[in-house]
Amino acid sequence: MSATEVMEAAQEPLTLTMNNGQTISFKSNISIEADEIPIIDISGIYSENFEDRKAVAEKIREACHRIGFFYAINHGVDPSLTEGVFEQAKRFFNLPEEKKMEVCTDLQPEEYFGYFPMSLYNRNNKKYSDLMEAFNWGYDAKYDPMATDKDKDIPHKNLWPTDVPGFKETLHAHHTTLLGLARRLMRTFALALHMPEDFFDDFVVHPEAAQRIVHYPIQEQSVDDQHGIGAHTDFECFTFVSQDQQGGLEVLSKSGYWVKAKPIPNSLVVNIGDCFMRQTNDFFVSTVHRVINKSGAERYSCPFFFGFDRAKLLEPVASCVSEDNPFKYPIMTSGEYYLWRAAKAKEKEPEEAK
Ligand SMILES: O=C(O)CCC(=O)C(=O)O
Ligand SMILES: [Fe+2]
Repeated sequence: MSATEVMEAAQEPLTLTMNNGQTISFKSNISIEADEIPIIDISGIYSENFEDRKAVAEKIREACHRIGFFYAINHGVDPSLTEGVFEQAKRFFNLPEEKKMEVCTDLQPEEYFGYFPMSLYNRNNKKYSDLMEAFNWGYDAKYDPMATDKDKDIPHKNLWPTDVPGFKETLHAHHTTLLGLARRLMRTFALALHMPEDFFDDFVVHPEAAQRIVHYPIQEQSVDDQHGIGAHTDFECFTFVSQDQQGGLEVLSKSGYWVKAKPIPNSLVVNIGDCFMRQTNDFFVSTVHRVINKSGAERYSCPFFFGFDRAKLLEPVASCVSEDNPFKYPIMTSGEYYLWRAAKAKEKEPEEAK
């Protein structure tokens, strides 16, 4: 079906409930190809010239206000680091189930790290559970070139499998590079919000920087009955997604259609998460997305989630509030917010909904 045919066939709004309790509506469950997600060359963020940095920031401002998603190209991440992570992902997910269960996320129930077995969740109460498995790890000061205290206690514990040589090192090498890019991009986001460039620097000295590898088998069920990962929004400030060439990530546009975020080699898909949406009083939009792997091949992806230090308050950014536009959200720390979201995400649905 072409995009026009999908739009013409659309009838009354369809709805679904996400695991943060929010109900969303959309016009058709068939996704379309559309040029709604802008491609932004971000090489200017490395320029010594302020005007170059500001020019990238203005493009990001428009994208994050309109759709909350963009492709970053020329971001400076060495493609061999990303390829290394994808190789390790294939290796890890091929391990026997009992080996993967040694680092099961249930070992640390209040956090969102470790191994998430296949079909563990059903984010939107579909007939079949979400067809994905994942392994999550988080910030560790030992691997942070900017950390002054390499032994700083982190609130979570990373759960690493034993006897998988090179796994942790390869994943951390990629994480460290994305951490550098994320801190730099935080400065671009500050400019995008018309704030001083260093405005967020103190918020990301010990950031929340979680990363995951995800495996989506080929989905046989219809898109009405199953997702790879159900419709959701991300918790933190922003996310970088490295994806392979299979496709499957879909973004819910303001017009109510699922738009395919088609793979662009060596790009990063960047999207706004709920913390940034809250702090910017909805100026940046945290857009609902999902994955459905109907490509006919296994799909792998690697999202990196970047947010503020857990101790920092999610207070409004001054440029996003005024007397006519007061702050809409209760003020809490980033940590309180992440843990609340992790608890909601880990709530298992009642058995009969599966
Ligand atoms: O696999 C993807 O492309 C995106 C996954 C995702 O949205 C997530 O893990 O939050
Ligand atoms: Fe996501």
